[in-house]
Amino acid sequence: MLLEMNVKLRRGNFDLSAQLSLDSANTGLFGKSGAGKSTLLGLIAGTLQPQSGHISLDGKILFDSRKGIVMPREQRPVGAVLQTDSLGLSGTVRDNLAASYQRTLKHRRLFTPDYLIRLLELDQFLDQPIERLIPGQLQRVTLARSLLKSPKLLLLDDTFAAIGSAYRMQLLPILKRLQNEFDLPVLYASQSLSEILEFTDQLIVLEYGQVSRSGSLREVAKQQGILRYLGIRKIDNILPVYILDHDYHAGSSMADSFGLPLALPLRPHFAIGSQTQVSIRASDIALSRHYIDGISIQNQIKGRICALIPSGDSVIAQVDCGSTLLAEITPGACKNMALQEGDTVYCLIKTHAIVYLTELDAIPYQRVVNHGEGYYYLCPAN
Ligand SMILES: Nc1ncnc2c1ncn2[C@@H]1O[C@H](COP(=O)(O)OP(=O)(O)OP(=O)(O)O)[C@@H](O)[C@H]1O
Repeated sequence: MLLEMNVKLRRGNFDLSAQLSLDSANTGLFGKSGAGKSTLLGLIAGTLQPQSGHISLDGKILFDSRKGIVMPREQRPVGAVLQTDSLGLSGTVRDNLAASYQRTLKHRRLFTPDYLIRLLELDQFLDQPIERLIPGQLQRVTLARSLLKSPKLLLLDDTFAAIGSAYRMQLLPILKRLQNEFDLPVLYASQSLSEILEFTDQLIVLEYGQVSRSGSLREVAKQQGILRYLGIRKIDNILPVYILDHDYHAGSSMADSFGLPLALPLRPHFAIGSQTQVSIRASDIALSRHYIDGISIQNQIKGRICALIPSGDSVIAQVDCGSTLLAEITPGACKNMALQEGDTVYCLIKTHAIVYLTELDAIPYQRVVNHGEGYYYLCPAN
């Protein structure tokens, strides 16, 4: 393991009690605001000291309360771009970069100052005193200094948010390359799963100062109750559809999915005959025993109930309509309608409850992820 830590720290009313191991893969540290992400990174970087426990990195002890070892921050083989970091630096940006470069052993140097100056566009303020930089500039300089140190682990605390989205596109590819080409993994703390998933699907989930789960997104997502915390919603029905027509007066595009006729939101840019995919949440499908006249719902799809599956405080009705649709209803509705397996029902779906997957993908922070066992999407608020 690259990093092993098991520490306790009380900060005001907040208790952090974290045990975790990191191998040399890029990892996302996910948690809601106040979960303790910055605190945890500060403990690894050495800006904070635990009350008890131990931290070791690449076989070196950074902290051990029993042995009385506290490695000073400057000596830790850690690069860190933290949110609240009064670096206490003086001199110009240029001086600071040069000093970081000089301090790194020649054979360990991964980057040159010139390369990072170009990459992070530091040339505009190279000769400015560091204390006059605005926060976004300071973060870029801190990142450059951290990389010049050629650390064993790079800690980033919500750096995309702090550094500004303009640098996101430059930074993402380099963050991805650090691990593969330079053997330098990144531990990236964020409240945004979308941001983390931009460059890794390995997660450590922090809740109330404790590591609640860790592993790949796929492993983590299997655990009860975690999807909501992560801001992921399951997309219950994914259907391939063929576009048949665009009805401008009705405001819908007509489509076919395995023989099911569907009215979708109007999207004339899809060519007639083209194929795309739509998603329908199971909770957006209502069931009726009869075809209903005089209702605004445009999709009434006839089918047969193949299974009624109790699921928490819901019942999932699996309806065979040619293809299978999953509808989520309450146990009360199921009882009132006296639904039985084998019954004929109509699945009622509003046109605007049908979402084109291509559009989910196109909206930033609202992406579809496929775990192999189903499709999920990241909630926009995430
Ligand atoms: N300087 C401090 N003094 C006392 N308590 C603090 C201090 N900084 C943070 N805390 C406490 O530690 C808790 C965790 O804070 P921390 O900044 O580590 O959370 P976070 O997950 O990084 O949140 P965010 O995503 O909002 O940055 C906070 O809720 C707060 O109660």
